[in-house]
Amino acid sequence: MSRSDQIKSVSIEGNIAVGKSTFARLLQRAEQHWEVIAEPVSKWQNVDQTNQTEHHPQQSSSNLLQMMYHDPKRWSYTFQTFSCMSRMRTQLQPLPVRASGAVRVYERSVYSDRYIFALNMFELGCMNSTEWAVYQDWHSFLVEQFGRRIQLDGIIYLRASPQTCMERLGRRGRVEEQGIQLDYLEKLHTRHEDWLVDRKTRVHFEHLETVPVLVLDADVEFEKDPKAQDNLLTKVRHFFSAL
Ligand SMILES: Nc1ncnc2c1ncn2[C@@H]1O[C@H](COP(=O)(O)OP(=O)(O)OP(=O)(O)O)[C@@H](O)[C@H]1O
Ligand SMILES: Nc1nc(=O)c2ncn([C@H]3C[C@H](O)[C@@H](CO)O3)c2[nH]1
Repeated sequence: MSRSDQIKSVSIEGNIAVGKSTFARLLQRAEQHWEVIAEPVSKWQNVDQTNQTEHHPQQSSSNLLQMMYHDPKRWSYTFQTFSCMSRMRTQLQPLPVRASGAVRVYERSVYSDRYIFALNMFELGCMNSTEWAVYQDWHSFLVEQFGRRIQLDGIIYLRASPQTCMERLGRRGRVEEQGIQLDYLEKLHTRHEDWLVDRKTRVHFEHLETVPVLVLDADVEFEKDPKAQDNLLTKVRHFFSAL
């Protein structure tokens, strides 16, 4: 298969509640050959636990997202291990045979796991330097092992002010996120800007240094505005056709 026939992999990146899922739904409706893959949040909210004792197998689940927000020092490393592993699974899922021009669009990626969230948790002191070193070591090892299968051909960055995200987060009302302060969203915003706009975050994978990034203004209220939606879709089509 020539490179131009290959299915392209693109991730949608952006701050919490900026509108990634909403935008992903728009893409899914727009073209049949764009396959959108949601962030596996429900897996983080329901971590299966089967405690297999000899005579009494017990089934229960825990909400790791809640635990991480409630006690980030205790749970950040565990959370990043689990979130990254679930993203790897998602990015490695076998592909159905598709027409040429097909694009797989992931909500976030193993790269934002590391260069946005895990790095931020380390800088906030919620992961210590040993946990951060261990995370980075297995992250690099696995990403290198999977090679082309886990690489991205492009990134769409939904960019909005932290104030807009705070307002949308409040409106959405996800229970686990009730304690999130503007300050946290500002830090995550800076991480996105460093990585995807100023390109000053040090990345450890060659393809990521030059991966094309489409920056879209996500302050725009496009949800109920067909003209704004068309405008965004035109930019996306252009971007995909050049990958
Ligand atoms: N462009 C927009 N204009 C106005 N409201 C929006 C827009 N995009 C999303 N919203 C609203 O903001 C809230 C958060 O959107 P959404 O769940 O899509 O965010 P997200 O980026 O996927 O969140 P997360 O980071 O948690 O995965 C929802 O209530 C949604 O209806
Ligand atoms: N700590 C941390 N690390 C991650 O890799 C990560 N990815 C997403 N999230 C949080 C943001 C939303 O609340 C919610 C859904 O996106 O989960 C994360 N939190």
